[in-house]
Amino acid sequence: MEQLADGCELEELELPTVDLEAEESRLTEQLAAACRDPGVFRLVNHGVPCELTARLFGLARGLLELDAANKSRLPGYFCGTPALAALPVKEINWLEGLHVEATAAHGDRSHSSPDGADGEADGTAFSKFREAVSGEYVAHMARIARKLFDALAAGELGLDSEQRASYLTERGSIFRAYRYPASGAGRRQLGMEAHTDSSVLSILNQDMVGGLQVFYGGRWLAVRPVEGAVVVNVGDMLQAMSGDAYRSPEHRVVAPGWTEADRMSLCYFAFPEEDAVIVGPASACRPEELYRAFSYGEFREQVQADVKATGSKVGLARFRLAAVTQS
Ligand SMILES: O=C(O)CCC(=O)C(=O)O
Ligand SMILES: [Fe+2]
Repeated sequence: MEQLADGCELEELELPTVDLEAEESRLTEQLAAACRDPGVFRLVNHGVPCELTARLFGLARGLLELDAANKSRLPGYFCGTPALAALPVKEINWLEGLHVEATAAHGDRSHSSPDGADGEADGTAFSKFREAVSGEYVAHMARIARKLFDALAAGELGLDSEQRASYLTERGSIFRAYRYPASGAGRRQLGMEAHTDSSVLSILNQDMVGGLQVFYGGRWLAVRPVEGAVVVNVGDMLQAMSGDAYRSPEHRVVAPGWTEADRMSLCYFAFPEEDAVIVGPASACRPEELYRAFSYGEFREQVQADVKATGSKVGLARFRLAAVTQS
């Protein structure tokens, strides 16, 4: 098995810091530079109250620490890679979590209580969790994603108003709370296998345990958690929209083997409208077209088909124009 350096041994990736409250031209400049290289950055002054983050971590932890029979009945509970749970993935991921879709976040009764089967106390805890996610946290994430995306769109991406609206939609966003159980002293275990995100932007709030790694400069480097900052990464859709000027970085999570503590993270993924046709920038970032026009819906179906057939996501390479691939 591949040698997995743990959180302490691994060299750190120096992440750029972007200040969400910076003056507009400064924000655009910082952001575009970070999206180009390394495609992942720390965001500060993001306006998410620490109290909300701490409460949500606490609620998610409480639910994920229930015994297996009870937590497995919670709506949105998964064990292993969430999007791929039913598919024959190559790697077994050492994680579990709760998945919430923004479309289901408002007024979906099947998600409003865990069916009574878990008992009143857990039902209440689950309702509080749902309320904190849908009522507060997702709204902050959507606000942040919109501000970041609009800064890029108005800058070098040069998107028109229709594209700005359809290339990022709150409706299609996904929230997940993850728990990566400590894998036992000295054991090296992947919590989440190497991948790129299919999103436009992903916003991660990790606790202080560590374990997130990014493939950069031909090797895996650690992303050190910093209190109060969230980590934002470019997803495949933004890479395509930028004609590869921005980088959707390959990343993975190593389950904690260096500490007794489990790792928790709260992740938000922003997507385009299902049927919005993604085209690269007219001229600003790169002159030629790199990808054939495709919709996010088409991309997702292709990812699922590839995983089913081979156990792995192929991703953007599937949509690359042949002439460009050969050059
Ligand atoms: O848990 C994390 O910090 C990262 C999770 C992740 O990369 C993903 O869900 O795509
Ligand atoms: Fe990811």
